[in-house]
Amino acid sequence: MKVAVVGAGGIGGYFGGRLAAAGHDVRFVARGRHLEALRRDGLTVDGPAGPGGDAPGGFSVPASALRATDDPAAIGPVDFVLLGVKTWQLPAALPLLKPLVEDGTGVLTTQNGVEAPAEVAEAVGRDAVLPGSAKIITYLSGPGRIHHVGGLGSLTFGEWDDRPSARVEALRGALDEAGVTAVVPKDIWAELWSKFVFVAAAGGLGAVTDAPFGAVRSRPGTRRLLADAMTEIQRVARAAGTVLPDDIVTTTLDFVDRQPAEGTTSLQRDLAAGLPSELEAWTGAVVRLGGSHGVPTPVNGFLYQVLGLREARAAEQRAAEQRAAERRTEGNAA
Ligand SMILES: NC(=O)C1=CN([C@@H]2O[C@H](COP(=O)(O)OP(=O)(O)OC[C@H]3O[C@@H](n4cnc5c(N)ncnc54)[C@H](OP(=O)(O)O)[C@@H]3O)[C@@H](O)[C@H]2O)C=CC1
Ligand SMILES: CC(C)(CO)C(=O)C(=O)O
Repeated sequence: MKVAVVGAGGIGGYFGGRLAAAGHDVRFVARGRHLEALRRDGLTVDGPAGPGGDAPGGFSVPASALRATDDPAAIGPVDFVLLGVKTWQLPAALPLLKPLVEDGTGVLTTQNGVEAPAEVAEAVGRDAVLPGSAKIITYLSGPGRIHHVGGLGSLTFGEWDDRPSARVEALRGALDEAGVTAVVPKDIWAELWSKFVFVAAAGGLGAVTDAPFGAVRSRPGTRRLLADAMTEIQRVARAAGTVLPDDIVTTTLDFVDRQPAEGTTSLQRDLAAGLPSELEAWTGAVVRLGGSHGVPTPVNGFLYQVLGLREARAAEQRAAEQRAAERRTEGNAA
């Protein structure tokens, strides 16, 4: 099985690394210092990442066995692409897929939210896309290094229309052998929306309050807002054609209750750090899709406006810092 990982960060690096460590032909498309480190030192994953899921330890792929490049044309067509870039990085990354995709290639999306599969389908055609969802917590801890915080380490995916297929079974088998729990559900869209109920609601509330799961869930007022934000997403899902279980809000709140008290989402962490975030694909998508289907989303609408302002100000700040750095460079050169 030949696999290309486009976006070898927390998700792409972890799951691609698992497949590579299991002996599959995995090519990593990366850039900058991360690419240099992958070529020089290989990939190191630390954390509770043993094949048993929660066993202490990690794994590594030595440089001699790791094939990394910034040029997908040098890789050519593959059986699967594991697409691990952030949602806001998709437009720039999609052209990289062209040389990797031929008839039969499966492009597995892992992005949070419900819109990435359609965005990818615009570039490679719907037949190529395997909508997917990752259940794990990982992040890049440095060039060539990934930290696995915890979580099952599972990938859920399927064909766009949920039909059984040989390629889905082949990928499931390869992931299982590599120590990754691979789940092929009856309804992949219900899976994507179910996770969205959790991440978008908890991400938006956590980011706006700057509080971890434990604080948000235990204060009656914010717990109610969390439930209301989830209910709005359930209604948007129904209007968009995906009927989630009636008790989805209760089961998702139970799930929030089982998360570590200090846990946060990547949306919250990125916004707090003044970095580009997936706000548009999370809370923004709830509001946008709600608007197009006539479903009111007042809680998510409030979160989106407040967080949108914060993100816009952070972008201005980054641009000002960039201009200042360029002026310094010009000054030094003169
Ligand atoms: N991490 C997690 O625990 C989970 C993440 N997800 C979802 O998975 C997706 C990926 O998240 P995550 O892995 O955390 O993100 P990361 O930022 O860790 O990884 C993205 C990687 O893609 C690289 N990249 C982006 N554009 C390009 C490009 N044009 N060429 C080459 N490399 C590129 C980035 O490089 P650079 O740094 O240079 O930009 C980075 O290494 C998100 O949508 C997220 O919501 C879902 C579940 C859990
Ligand atoms: C909350 C978490 C880790 C769940 O997998 C997530 O998807 C994110 O923070 O982006």
